[in-house]
Amino acid sequence: MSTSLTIVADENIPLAEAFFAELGELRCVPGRDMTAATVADADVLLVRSVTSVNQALLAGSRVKFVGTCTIGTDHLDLPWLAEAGIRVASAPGCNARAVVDYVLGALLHLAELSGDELEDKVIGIVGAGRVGGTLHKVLKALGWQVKICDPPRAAQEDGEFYPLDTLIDDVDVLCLHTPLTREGEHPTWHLLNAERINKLRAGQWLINAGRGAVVDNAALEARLAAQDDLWVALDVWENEPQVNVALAKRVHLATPHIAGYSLDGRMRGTEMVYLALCEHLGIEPRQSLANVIPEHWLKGLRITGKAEFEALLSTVSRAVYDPRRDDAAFRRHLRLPDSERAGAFDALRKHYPVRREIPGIKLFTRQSSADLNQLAKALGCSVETL
Ligand SMILES: NC(=O)c1ccc[n+]([C@@H]2O[C@H](COP(=O)([O-])OP(=O)(O)OC[C@H]3O[C@@H](n4cnc5c(N)ncnc54)[C@H](O)[C@@H]3O)[C@@H](O)[C@H]2O)c1
Ligand SMILES: O=C(O)[C@H](O)[C@H](O)COP(=O)(O)O
Repeated sequence: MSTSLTIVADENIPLAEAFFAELGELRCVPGRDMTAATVADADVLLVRSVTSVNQALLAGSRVKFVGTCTIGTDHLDLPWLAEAGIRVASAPGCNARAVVDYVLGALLHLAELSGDELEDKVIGIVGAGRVGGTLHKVLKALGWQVKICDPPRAAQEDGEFYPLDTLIDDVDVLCLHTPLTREGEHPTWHLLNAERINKLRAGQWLINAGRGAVVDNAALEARLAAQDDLWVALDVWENEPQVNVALAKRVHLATPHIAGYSLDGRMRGTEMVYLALCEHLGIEPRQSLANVIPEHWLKGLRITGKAEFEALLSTVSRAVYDPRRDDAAFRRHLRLPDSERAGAFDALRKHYPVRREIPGIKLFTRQSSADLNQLAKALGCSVETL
């Protein structure tokens, strides 16, 4: 198909060529460097989370469709885009499963470091949408205790929801999965402020894979400097790509905003925006992710003997993805001079190694067991008896 559309896209959108080149003239540019001049002649703008899309970027352009190949939309000025009549599409849930795989890896790592058993922990999920809700299902299916805080959902549905401060008092592990919002009834900017951070109990675990500014990073750094008594995993940071280095050095798992970076999740994001653009243009989609996504490099694992439940979980989860790899790369980047660090943060993300997701892996065994079946079901894997 040839049209006169000009499509400007972030160069880090995977499969941009495969999905969008047939829809018009595709120009891929670095997302952080997009300016009004870059997009002046564009009809369609495709971004990731690093581009602020607002009046300053688009007022002088003819852009009528903005697609973000991400779950988060905090980089988009949605009220202005609506007022300007610009159609917006995002990719809800595209990498939710990847974040769940990251959280499993983070939990396993913090359990090893602290010497605590995961099955003894009460895990609190703050923000139980596509990511937090999927995490809730997986953790419950693993047999663990989970409590949820989600005031917007609590206002609309029946169910067991807890206020954040109750959750902070009650749980052993806090997992943050809210969007970043500054307005509305339940804003999340600095939801974990100094007061709440200082209320965290010695030995409590904190995992943030939502957005960096949901936690007051300076306050968390101050708490850890004064009392080094929490177990912390941070995937997201205030003011990325600049990171609070003192905080990063104090936490136990530090990664460069890659919790959602499975190949599957990133490519799903592209496909979802492609489908939305086709609908906007009134054309039949001709490309599909199933045609272009590479085969999973790990078909299955052969389990040859009996093992403890957590050891089995750790084997399966880490065979597919182990966030300690990303932590090691992130810590190397922390040693760089200030002037190079922000670029290196972006480079870690741009050149992220291929990572796939846990569901679909086959667990081969001579003798299945209740533990293995439960684990497989919880993780979305299947058991095949040899
Ligand atoms: N680290 C990563 O790589 C990564 C990957 C994907 C998503 N994210 C972030 O995670 C966020 C959540 O993703 P999702 O797909 O679950 O979004 P979602 O919209 O499906 O769910 C968000 C949930 O948070 C709840 N919520 C809103 N304000 C809240 C508050 N003040 N307290 C508690 N709960 C609140 C909402 O009611 C909703 O249920 C995204 O907006 C994005 O910023 C990060
Ligand atoms: O919101 C999302 O989907 C995730 O945070 C996603 O991983 C962001 O990736 P980025 O756009 O920063 O490459």
